Amino acid sequence: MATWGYGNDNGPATWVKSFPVAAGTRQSPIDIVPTAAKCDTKLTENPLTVNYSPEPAMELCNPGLSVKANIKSKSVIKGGPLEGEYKLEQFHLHWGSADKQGSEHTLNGKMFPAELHLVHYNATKYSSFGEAVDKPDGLAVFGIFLKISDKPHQGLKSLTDVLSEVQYKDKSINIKQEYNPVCLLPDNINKYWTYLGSLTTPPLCESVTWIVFEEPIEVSEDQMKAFRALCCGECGSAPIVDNYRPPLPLGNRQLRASFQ
Ligand SMILES: NS(=O)(=O)c1ccc2oc(=S)[nH]c2c1
Ligand SMILES: [Zn+2]
Repeated sequence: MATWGYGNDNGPATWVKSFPVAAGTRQSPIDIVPTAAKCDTKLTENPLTVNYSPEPAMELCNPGLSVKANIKSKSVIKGGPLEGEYKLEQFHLHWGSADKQGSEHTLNGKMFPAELHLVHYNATKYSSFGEAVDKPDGLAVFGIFLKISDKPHQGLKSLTDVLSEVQYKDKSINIKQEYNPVCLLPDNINKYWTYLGSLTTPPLCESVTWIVFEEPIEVSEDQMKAFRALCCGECGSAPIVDNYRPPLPLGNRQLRASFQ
């Protein structure tokens, strides 16, 4: 059974064969057109709140198509478009082979070099990520654009400095220093777009309330090079690059904005 990926033979255009929901009506990512978004004051009446805690020994792993940090501590979000409390499960990234591409969501058709996803599950209604992953109100994912600057991102530096230790598939390490994922969020989390969508990788479940922040976080070119040095398999395998799904039609979904 051919496993899905981002190549010509197993990439996004082929996923519908094994995952028919790929042709569904609430798929992600989408192109975000700010002028088409409806400013919804309900989003600000009940502001999005983030209550993240420090991770004592955060596990960083290379599952083969991205790099992922698994969260054990109680880090939760609520408010904004969300009903109930959502618990942080993991975060990971998508990036390009060059700065001109890499993000999954686009902004007026523009791709960013990378996009960070912080994945939460509805802990009010479900007892685990696994139970929540295929429920329409199961997940909430923060989408954060990365843009290039001459300074490295300090919060990401604790991770990019050790990526060489998870260069190959199925490698994992523990980040020694205590790590609070709140350092990954942009300064202003009150300006975001939100819509009902899906996982952007198989099984593509239509279970995600997406919250995409307007403010990108800034990373250095060297940090991007560190992501691009990760390998899909063992020593000598291809680098993990262009692990992004291109945007899908918004269809008759409403894109809401938390700001004017
Ligand atoms: N890229 S993403 O939409 O944030 C996302 C988040 C969680 C996931 O769990 C599985 S399985 N695939 C996933 C994709
Ligand atoms: Zn993702």
